Amino acid sequence: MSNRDTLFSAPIDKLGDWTFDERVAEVFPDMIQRSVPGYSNIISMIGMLAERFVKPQTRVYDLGCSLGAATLSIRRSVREEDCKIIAVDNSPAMVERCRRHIDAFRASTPVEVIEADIRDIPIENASMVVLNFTLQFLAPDDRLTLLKRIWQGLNPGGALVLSEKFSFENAEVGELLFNMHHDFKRANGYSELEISQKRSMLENVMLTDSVETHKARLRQAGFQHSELWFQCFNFGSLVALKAGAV
Ligand SMILES: C[S@@+](CC[C@H](N)C(=O)[O-])C[C@H]1O[C@@H](n2cnc3c(N)ncnc32)[C@H](O)[C@@H]1O
Ligand SMILES: O=C(O)C(=O)C[C@]1(C(=O)O)C=C[C@@H](O)C=C1
Repeated sequence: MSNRDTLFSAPIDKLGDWTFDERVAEVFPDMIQRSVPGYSNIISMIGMLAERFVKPQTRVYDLGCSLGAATLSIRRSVREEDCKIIAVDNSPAMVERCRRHIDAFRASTPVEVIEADIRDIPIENASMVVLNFTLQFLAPDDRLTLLKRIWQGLNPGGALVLSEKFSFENAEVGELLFNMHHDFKRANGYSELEISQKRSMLENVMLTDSVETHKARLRQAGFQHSELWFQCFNFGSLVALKAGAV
């Protein structure tokens, strides 16, 4: 059982910007499960996508891997020979725990956990790349450059899975889904204070895009086809395909 997230239950004097530090890493499984509607479905279905997309002698990248939930789901599903999963995160607290999680189970597909900025690592010979709630934490100006590098590093027929919290172009729909997300958090035991303190901390560091913006950016990066394969309220996941060899 993971520790319960009570980080923001008491009033905090000076709310700084959000970071993925030791305290967040300690409660992260509980936090993300109670904060992101559909999270566990997305994690298990990333495994199903891996079954379809991962090819022998290729690499899979899990960018912004946190504690390695997506990596573990992929590793459970991959049956192909000579594959390698590369899991990357720039939070030392996450990486340290991720390595422990990965090493706790034996499996035939090797995993390399790298502490680095995902903007700096080479991406090559990839059959699948996962950005599971990570792109939203990059400065908006850096997002297209990363997606272009992912497209270049993917083999033809490969896939990018991009999960994000969304904003909406229509204000009324946006407000409804935002409120539904708050209802979800309240139903999961978060108080108004916890919800509002976390929201202020995330305000400057997590800038969300609409599905339309994501699709347009993916097209600009080279992905001819992308589609939402999952959505719950203002959270969801897109799959973007690199056209196969003719
Ligand atoms: C919401 S969490 C991702 C959750 C995780 N993918 C999962 O499926 O459980 C975002 C992660 O991205 C990492 N991150 C944010 N910006 C990054 C960057 N520029 N380079 C590497 N990791 C980054 C954070 O440290 C954090 O662990
Ligand atoms: O928007 C929120 O309230 C969130 O908690 C979202 C979110 C995310 O999407 O990554 C933010 C930080 C934590 O990593 C867990 C969830």
